[in-house]
Amino acid sequence: MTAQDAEELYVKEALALANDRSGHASSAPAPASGAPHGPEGARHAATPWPEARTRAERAARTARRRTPVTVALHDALGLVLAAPLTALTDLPSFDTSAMDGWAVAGPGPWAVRDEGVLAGHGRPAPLTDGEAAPIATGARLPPDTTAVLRSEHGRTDASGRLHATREVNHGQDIRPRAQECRTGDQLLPLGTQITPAVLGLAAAAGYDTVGVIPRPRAEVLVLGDELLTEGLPHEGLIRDALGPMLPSWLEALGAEVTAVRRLGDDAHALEEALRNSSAELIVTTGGTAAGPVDHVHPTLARIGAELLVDGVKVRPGHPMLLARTGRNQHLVGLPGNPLAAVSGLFTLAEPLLRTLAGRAAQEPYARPVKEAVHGHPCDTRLVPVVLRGDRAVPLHYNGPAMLRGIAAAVALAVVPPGGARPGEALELLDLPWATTGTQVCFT
Ligand SMILES: Nc1nc2c(c(=O)[nH]1)N[C@H]1C(S)=C(S)[C@@H](COP(=O)(O)OP(=O)(O)OC[C@H]3O[C@@H](n4cnc5c(N)ncnc54)[C@H](O)[C@@H]3O)O[C@H]1N2
Ligand code: MOO
Repeated sequence: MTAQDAEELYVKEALALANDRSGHASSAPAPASGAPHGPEGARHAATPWPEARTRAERAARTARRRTPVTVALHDALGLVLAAPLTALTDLPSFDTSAMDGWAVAGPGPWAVRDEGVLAGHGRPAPLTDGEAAPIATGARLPPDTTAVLRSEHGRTDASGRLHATREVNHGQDIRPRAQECRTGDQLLPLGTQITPAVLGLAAAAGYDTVGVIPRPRAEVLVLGDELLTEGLPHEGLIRDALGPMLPSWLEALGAEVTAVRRLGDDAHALEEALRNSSAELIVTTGGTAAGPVDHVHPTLARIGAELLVDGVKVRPGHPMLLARTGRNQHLVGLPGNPLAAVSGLFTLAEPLLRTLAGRAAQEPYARPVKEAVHGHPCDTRLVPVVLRGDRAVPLHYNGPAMLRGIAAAVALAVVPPGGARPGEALELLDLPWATTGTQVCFT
């Protein structure tokens, strides 16, 4: 069979499937894991929006156990601790001065030692009663220090003796050893996401590396013959808006994006890419509907993938799908319309990646909406919003093919079927921005 013959066969199969689907529309509901269906044919099987998210989360739980790895601290940002962070040292690990001034022993006035104590320098000699030593913040206290006198609270007289200008309390401005933790104390539980502050704490507590849950590997397959990667749209060709957008969003959601591949509308290339991918999550864009070159459903059927979600009762993005391949990989099929793809990303890819990456779900929160929001009669709507004070303001340009609204948004408002009245509280899904570390060279 020539490549052209094969292509024609695929197109015929796709059309036959599309016709099949319109036949199915009037028949009894089919399970989501049945034969692949297109968007309209699958309306009866479309999954309610909250259930679709639950299924994506559950699918990740049933995936193969992901083995923790050890990474250097500077590679750990955004990952999740695979074991509790326990202190490898007391913090502070020695008695230290909290202020610049003098370490003093007993009540004043004090005879001031010539030699001061600096942070990071050797062990100072003990103080005797009535003696003081100049000291810097963070320096080791000389043994037998009873308090630290701040530089602004002491004066020396003509004979060089140090006097306090206000009362000195025993132990003041001393950070005693183990004030924050003792060796072996649990500082953070397993499952904590590593923020910049966690990196700082881990370093302070003696860590060079940490055990983490690795990022799930994701591959993006961009489908569509009409897509340009540069220049102005012309002659029916348009710019690919998803290739530039999805990798950073997937990384912000916890993935490591291993490749972005543009496959055109080539069913063979798609099938090969699916069969050869070693990613844990494959994200396709476009080709989810029932057109003659919408190859996602027929290709999934061809490779024997199981459809876990086939269409979701959400606007935009209702043709989105979630499948599992025979090799226990997951595939999220995002619709080609760009805002519909974002809807699919936050409906299916977010719960799946979050669970694979071991991250906790965002604590649900709601805000009153500033004005009425039009709803779909039966489906959930996801609408880009900004926050003004405690109100969510819906943005215009929120059609399925538009990115102008979402580009200005901070969250997606979850609008229930039927819409929302002004002042009604709507759940918000925050839009995360990339959290991967930038490569900084320290000397
Ligand atoms: N008969 C039906 N047709 C369609 C239905 C339906 O239910 N029955 N659903 C519509 C809806 S809703 C959507 S959304 C789209 C989803 O279509 P596909 O996932 O098959 O996507 P394509 O047809 O490939 O593309 C749709 C649209 O998006 C543009 N596109 C695709 N990829 C990109 C990209 N990377 N960057 C920018 N724009 C992209 C593409 O040119 C099309 O204009 O199906 C409807 N049809
Ligand atoms: O997925 Mo579509 O966006 O509802 O036009």
